[in-house]
Amino acid sequence: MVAIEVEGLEKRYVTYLRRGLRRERSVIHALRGISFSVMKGEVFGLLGPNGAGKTTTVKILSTLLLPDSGKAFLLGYDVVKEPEEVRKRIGVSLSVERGFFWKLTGRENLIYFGMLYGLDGNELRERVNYLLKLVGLDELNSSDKLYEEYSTGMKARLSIARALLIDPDVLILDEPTLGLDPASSRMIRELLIRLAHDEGKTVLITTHNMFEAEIVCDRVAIINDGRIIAIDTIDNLKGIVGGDLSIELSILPSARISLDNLRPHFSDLNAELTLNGDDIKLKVLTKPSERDEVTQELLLRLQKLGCSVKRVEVREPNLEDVFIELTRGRS
Ligand SMILES: Nc1ncnc2c1ncn2[C@@H]1O[C@H](COP(=O)(O)OP(=O)(O)OP(=O)(O)O)[C@@H](O)[C@H]1O
Repeated sequence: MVAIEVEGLEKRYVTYLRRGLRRERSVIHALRGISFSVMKGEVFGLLGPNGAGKTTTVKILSTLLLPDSGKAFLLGYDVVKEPEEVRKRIGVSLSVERGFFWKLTGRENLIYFGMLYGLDGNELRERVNYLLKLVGLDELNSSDKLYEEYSTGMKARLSIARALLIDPDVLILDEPTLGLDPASSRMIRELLIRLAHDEGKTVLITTHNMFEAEIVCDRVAIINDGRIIAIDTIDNLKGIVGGDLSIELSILPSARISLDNLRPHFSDLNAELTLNGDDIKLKVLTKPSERDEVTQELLLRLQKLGCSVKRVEVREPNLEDVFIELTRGRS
């Protein structure tokens, strides 16, 4: 079942730039007609560089911003024509700190927002207790600490708890782990996967973080300059860069060895030779089935040339390789 459907969304911002004493009108095309759909129970990532249009997209889906053209539906409800129906079914965290009361505790903040959503009494207390536990803020020194004393990680967890107050079917999170340490990031990533795969919620996140997208997202859309340039599973996207492995060797510097000396000996393997600090880095792309054979061949040739190898690394293509490949020459 489709949970989020986006068809040809366009958004332009009009800004005024100062040119001396004059103000010059400038139009920024934040979205140039993007389309995608997200299935129920899926973790879907919008991935792209700064200014690509990710936040604009999630603001439109959260009914906080109107598109110039195009359509978007959440669980069948039109975000422009039926915003109330959409808001009843979504939990949103766009900026971790936005809207919380600094002089209230984390628990009090959740109770306050719960009351705004129409919850009260036992139902509200139980929901807040459940959510504080879910996001790991249930210890007394977390839940009953003033919000202003919360660390960034605690604020991020509370923000997700607030987004979950009405037990929404769809969660929309802008950069949910931005600025968090590895332990907090991992906790939030595991929570998002659990919410989608165990509870059937649909989770839409934005991120710059390729590593995060690889771990969390079932599928991603890569956005660049207001356009979607690829949508697929991570594995299929990796196929775009050929599915080749990269074998990288660090060669110790020596007076006799230079990039120019080495190049002719590896040109038949399309090797890339670059300086990496003082070391020389030799990189060759190869099919997974030829990995051992090619590694041995490289080591043998380097040994014959009198080179000392410091390190050998074999790396699978990751989303970063895909992103660089797809955006090459586009921006
Ligand atoms: N309120 C605004 N007024 C004018 N321009 C805006 C406004 N909001 C966003 N933009 C511009 O629209 C484009 C898309 O911005 P958006 O915030 O959607 O990108 P993003 O992918 O979320 O970027 P980031 O990763 O930096 O958050 C950018 O060029 C941005 O400068």
